[in-house]
Amino acid sequence: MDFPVVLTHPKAGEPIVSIGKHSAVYPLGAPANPQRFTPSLRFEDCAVVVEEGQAWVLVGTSGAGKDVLLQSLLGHTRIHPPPPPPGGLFPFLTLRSTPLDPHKYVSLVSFSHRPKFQTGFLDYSARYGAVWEEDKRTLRETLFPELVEKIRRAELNLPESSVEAIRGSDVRNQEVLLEWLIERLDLKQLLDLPMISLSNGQTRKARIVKTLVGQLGVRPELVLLDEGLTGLDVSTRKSILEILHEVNSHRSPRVILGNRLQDGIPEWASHVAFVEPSTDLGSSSWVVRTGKADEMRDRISRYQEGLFAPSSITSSHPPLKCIGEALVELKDVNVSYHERRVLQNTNWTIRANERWHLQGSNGSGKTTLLSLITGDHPQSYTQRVPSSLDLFGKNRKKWATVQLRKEIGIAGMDVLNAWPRGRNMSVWEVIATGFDGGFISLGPKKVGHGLGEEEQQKRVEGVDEILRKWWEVQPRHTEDLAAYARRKFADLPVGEQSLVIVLRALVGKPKLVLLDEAWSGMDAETVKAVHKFLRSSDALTEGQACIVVTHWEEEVPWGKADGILKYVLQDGRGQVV
Ligand SMILES: Nc1ncnc2c1ncn2[C@@H]1O[C@H](COP(=O)(O)OP(=O)(O)OP(=O)(O)O)[C@@H](O)[C@H]1O
Repeated sequence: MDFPVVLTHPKAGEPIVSIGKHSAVYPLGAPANPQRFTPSLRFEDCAVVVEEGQAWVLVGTSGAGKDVLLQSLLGHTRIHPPPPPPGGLFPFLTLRSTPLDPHKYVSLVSFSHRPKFQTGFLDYSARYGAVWEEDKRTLRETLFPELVEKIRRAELNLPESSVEAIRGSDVRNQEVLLEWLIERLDLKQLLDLPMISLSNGQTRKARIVKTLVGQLGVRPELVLLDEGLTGLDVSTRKSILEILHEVNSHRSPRVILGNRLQDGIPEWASHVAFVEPSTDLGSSSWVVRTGKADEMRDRISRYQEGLFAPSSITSSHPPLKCIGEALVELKDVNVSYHERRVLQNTNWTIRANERWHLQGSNGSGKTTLLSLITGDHPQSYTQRVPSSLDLFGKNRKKWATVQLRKEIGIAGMDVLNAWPRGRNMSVWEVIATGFDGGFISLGPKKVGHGLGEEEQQKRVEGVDEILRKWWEVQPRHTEDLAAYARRKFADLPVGEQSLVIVLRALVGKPKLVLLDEAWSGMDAETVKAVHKFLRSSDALTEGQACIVVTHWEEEVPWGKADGILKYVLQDGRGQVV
């Protein structure tokens, strides 16, 4: 389907973004005297001047310099000297005969942030069961609620001419773009599903669509898309990149993409701003270098060299030959929602010591399958002969779900998104909840309640030990371990939070460890260190099994030589390949 060319935004003669050479970025409220304050980011000997027709990609680490740069583009920092007048940061918006407000016409969609002040635990398992009335808002209503509502009202109460007026050209353009995106991203069959029931990847696609289309009557002029490729399967990544290329070329809207180092640079990029750690400003400062994409590719590839080379990681773990008893056995397992069948006659046996890579496109049922194994899915109870689900030697019905949480360590985006950050827990306390798989610190020593003195002591030592062992392989030592353990979890960059959630999954040495997109937001160096850790007997010991879910082959810590096994889901059916 071709891009509807009629949608092109008018061409602006002025630069899209303008930040002067040698500018520096400070947090809002930092003292006005720049000499006395270290900037968070500095534009080395370059400026960022995005011209009409160019395609820019910002490359850098999550939760660090790249975020500062993106925040600067949203006007959330102080740039010194300020972007040159009269156009300021966005000359293409301000130097028009009728200037446009950047707060309204520049939007960000970011997948590298988590809500900081959520106090309660978000029950991610809610989506597996019956959907409550208040959660029934469909994707269609969520994508464009004002439009759906307004047109509905118009159609009910107003004469045809008013309906036409509401469907004025701008709104009509938004509708056309929405239709085009829905078709390109294959979202049609999901439109009337409750938003809550969409898979992670499906939700991400929907959020990207929503940001590109904008609010009723306000088509964004510039969209910043941060880490929009994470959590998406290979073919969706390709489609998203093609779409971004097309919408940017037609200025409908203009797009600046924020990528992690490991995401690479799309071939259509014309320019790159690379955010590197500063060597002279201090550990928390960053330097931006810009250039034509071809020149910058070389510079970035030097950084990437060796970051993802599983074969170069030495393992202290013996090859995984001594496979053991069956931990999980699914026989002809099914999951369906009314007529929608998500898993069909699924068979899978997971044995002690095995390492699995669970694969499948977005929406293929991976999370559903794992939620059966964790006992979170209501249909884990309702499998009837000839279907059966056995967990750790017993039928699932014989397990209390809280007991299962002690047998299975889980890390991934669902846990990360659900975490009650407003509770102000420290890194140490978050890891300690892993023994029982809970989300709040319990007991006098914060390692669980109702435990004897000896068990409490053992758990305290367990948390100290996993932190100490991780500390031996972690790539950056900017503080001592004790200070790190006391840090507030919610204040850490998202990649560090992901890492703490991985340690939480490992601390209790559960029989099964599930790592579902567990590297979300981690920079390449940290991913490499976590791989090394997982391959060592410090992380996983004799008898434990591990399942890794990721859409990126490079993110699997084990290779063929280690005996990695693959389980692939396609159209609700699974097979070992
Ligand atoms: N309550 C529900 N009603 C209808 N469909 C549902 C419900 N819950 C989940 N689904 C559908 O089940 C399918 C499988 O979702 P699941 O989250 O297991 O996919 P996934 O393979 O983990 O995807 P991703 O890679 O995007 O995380 C999706 O198409 C989803 O829309």
